[in-house]
Amino acid sequence: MKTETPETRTVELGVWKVVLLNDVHRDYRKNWNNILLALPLFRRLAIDIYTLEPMLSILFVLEKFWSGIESAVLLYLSSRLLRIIEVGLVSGTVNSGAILSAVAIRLCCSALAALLSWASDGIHPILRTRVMTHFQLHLMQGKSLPESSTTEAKSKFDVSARHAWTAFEDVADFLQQIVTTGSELALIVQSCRAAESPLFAVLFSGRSLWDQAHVVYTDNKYFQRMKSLVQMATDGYRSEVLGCDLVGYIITEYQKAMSSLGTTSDDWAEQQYSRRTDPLMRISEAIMGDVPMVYYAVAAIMKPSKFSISSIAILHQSSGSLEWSMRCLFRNVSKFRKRCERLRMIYEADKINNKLIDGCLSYPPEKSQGMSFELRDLSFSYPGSQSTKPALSNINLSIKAGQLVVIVGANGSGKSTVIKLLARLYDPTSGPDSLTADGLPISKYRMSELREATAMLTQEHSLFPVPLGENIGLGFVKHVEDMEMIDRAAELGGATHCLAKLTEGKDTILSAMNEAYGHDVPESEAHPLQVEMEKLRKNITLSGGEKQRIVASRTFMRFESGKVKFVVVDEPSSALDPEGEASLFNNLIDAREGKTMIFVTHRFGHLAKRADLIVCMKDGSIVETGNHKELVEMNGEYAKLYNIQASAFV
Ligand SMILES: Nc1ncnc2c1ncn2[C@@H]1O[C@H](COP(=O)(O)OP(=O)(O)OP(=O)(O)O)[C@@H](O)[C@H]1O
Repeated sequence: MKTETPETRTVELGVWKVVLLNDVHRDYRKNWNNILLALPLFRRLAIDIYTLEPMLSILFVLEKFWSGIESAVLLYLSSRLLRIIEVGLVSGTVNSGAILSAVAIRLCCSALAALLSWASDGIHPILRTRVMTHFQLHLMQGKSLPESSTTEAKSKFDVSARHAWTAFEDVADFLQQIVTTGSELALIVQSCRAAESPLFAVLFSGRSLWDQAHVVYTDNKYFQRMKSLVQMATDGYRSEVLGCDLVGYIITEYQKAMSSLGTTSDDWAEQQYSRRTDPLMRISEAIMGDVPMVYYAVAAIMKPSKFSISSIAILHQSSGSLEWSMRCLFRNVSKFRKRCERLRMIYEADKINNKLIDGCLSYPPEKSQGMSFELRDLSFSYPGSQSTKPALSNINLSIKAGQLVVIVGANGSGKSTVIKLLARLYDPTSGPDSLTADGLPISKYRMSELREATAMLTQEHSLFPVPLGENIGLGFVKHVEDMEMIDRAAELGGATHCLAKLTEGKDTILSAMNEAYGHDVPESEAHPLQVEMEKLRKNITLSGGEKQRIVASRTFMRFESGKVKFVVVDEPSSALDPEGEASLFNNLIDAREGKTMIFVTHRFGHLAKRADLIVCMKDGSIVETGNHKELVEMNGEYAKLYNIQASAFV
C-alpha cells in the first residue's frame, strides 16, 4: 500500500508505517481556523448547558477557574512564606507574626482548594448526567429518521451524547489551561521583576507523535501472518483447527514467520517514534532542561543582593510548571479539532438531508382490497454502490390489489431490492413515475401513512432489548399492553409454546441491560462472589427459530390495527423447522383479506400453487411472470428452479 502524496510522507518504524503531514504548520493553522469557526457552536453548547442547570454550571465554571489559578496561588503563598523565613534566618530575627499569618493564609487556601474539589466531585456527575441525557434525546430523535440508514446518515451519527459532554469538558479544560499558563507566567514575571532580571525563554523539547495528526498501518507480511496464525489458535476456530489437525501446521508456520520477521520491532509506533532521536538530540534536550538553573546561577552571580534561595526555588518550580502547562495547551489545540467536528455533528443530527421527500396525499386514497403497484421501466442503483451494474434494470410489473405474489430467483437477482422500493425504503433511480401505488406515484403519499399501511417481515428484523411480550406488542403500539391481543398474535406467529417455556414468559428480557463485572473474583466455583457472578451472567437465550417466531408474532400484531394494506415477507423463516414454516405461511395467507401480500423465498414449493402471480428474477431483471402452471409450461428459468426443489423429494 502506498500512501505517500505531495502532502504526506511515510516514516517506517519497525513493522509499522506512519503517514505524517509534510506541512505541520498548515495543520496548526487549520486547527486554529476550526476552533474559530466552532466558537458559535461552543457558545450554543454553553447556553444549552446553562439553561439545563444554571446553578451547577456556574459552580462548574468557578471550580475550573480556581483550578486554573490554584497552582500559581499556592506557589506564590509558599514562596512568600519561604521568603519571610529566609529573611528571618539571615537577619537572625524571626518575625513570628508574619510567619503565622502567611501559614494561616496558605492553610486557608489549601482548605478552600479542598472544599472546591469536594464540591466539584458532587457537581460533575450530576451535570454530566443531565447534559448526556439531554443530548441523548436530541440524537435519538435524529437517529429515528427513516433515511438515517443510508451511509451518509450513518457516518453523521458516529457521535454519542458523551461527545457533547467531552466537548464541553474540553473547552472548560482548555480555558482552565489558558488561565493556568497565564497565572504561572505572571508569577514568573513577578519573580523576575523582584530579582530585576530579564524574563527567560521557556524551552521545549522535540514533538512527540501524539502531538501530530498521523495514520499508522502495517503491511509487513510476516507480522500479518503471525497475527493471523495467533487468531487461528483462538477459541473461535477451535473446532476447525482440531477437526483438520492444524495445530502442528500453525506452530510451524508461526515459527517460520517469526524468524523471517527477525528483530523488527512491533512496539507501538508512537513509542518507537519517541525513541528515534539521535544521542546529540537527547543531550541537547537534557541540557535545555537545565537552562533555567543556569539562568538563576548567572543572575545570582550578577545581582547577588536581589536573589534569594526562595526566589530561585520559586523560579525553578514555576518554570517547570509553565513548560508543562504550555505543552498541554498546544496538545489541546489538536484535540480540539475532533471535538469541534463532533459537536457540529451532534447539533446537525436533526438536520439530515431528507433523501426521501415526503408526499402530501393521504394513504389509502380510497377503500381497497390492498395496495396495487405498477412498475414501468423501473431501474435502481444503491446510493454509493461500487457496482458497475444497477441492482434493478427495466423492471415492468403489475401487482393488483389483494394479490398473493411470490418473487423467486437466484442470490443477488434483485428480489429484496424490489420489495425495498415497494415499501419506499428507497426511491427508484428511474424517476417517481416509474413506481405507482394505487394509481399515483408512491412518493406522493405521506410517508407515515404508507408505513402504517405496510407490514414487513424479513430475516433482518430482530428482537428489541425489551420484554418479549412488549416485543410483540410493539407491532401495534396503541395496544402494546393488550395481553389478549398479544397472545393472539403470539399464537399466529407460532410463539406461544416458546413463551410458555420461559419462567417469566412474556416478561422475559433476552439481553437484559444488567451490566455486571467482577474484579479480583477468585476462580473457585464455590466462592460466594463467583456464585453471584454466575447468576448475573446467566443470559436467557432463544434459538434462532424461536426468535423468528416472536418477530413473526409482531407482524400479526400489526395486522390488528386493520390499516395494513401491503405485507412483505422476505425470507423470514430461514431458521424455522418445516412445520413452523408451513404454519407461519398458512397463517399469513389466512390473514390476507384486504392486503396485497408478497413473499420472497427460495423454498417456494408450498406457496407456488397458491400464488396469483409468480415473478422470476435474474441479474436485476424480471425474466418470467405468470402463475405456477403457466411458468412450468414455459419450461424456462422458473421451471428450472422449481424442478431442482421438486426433484429433491422424488
Ligand atoms: N445496501 C446495498 N448497497 C449496495 N448494493 C446492494 C445493497 N443491497 C443489495 N445490493 C446489491 O444489489 C443486488 C441485488 O441484491 P438483492 O438483495 O436485492 O438480491 P436478492 O435477490 O434478494 O438476493 P438473496 O437471494 O441473496 O437475498 C446485489 O448485487 C447486491 O449486491
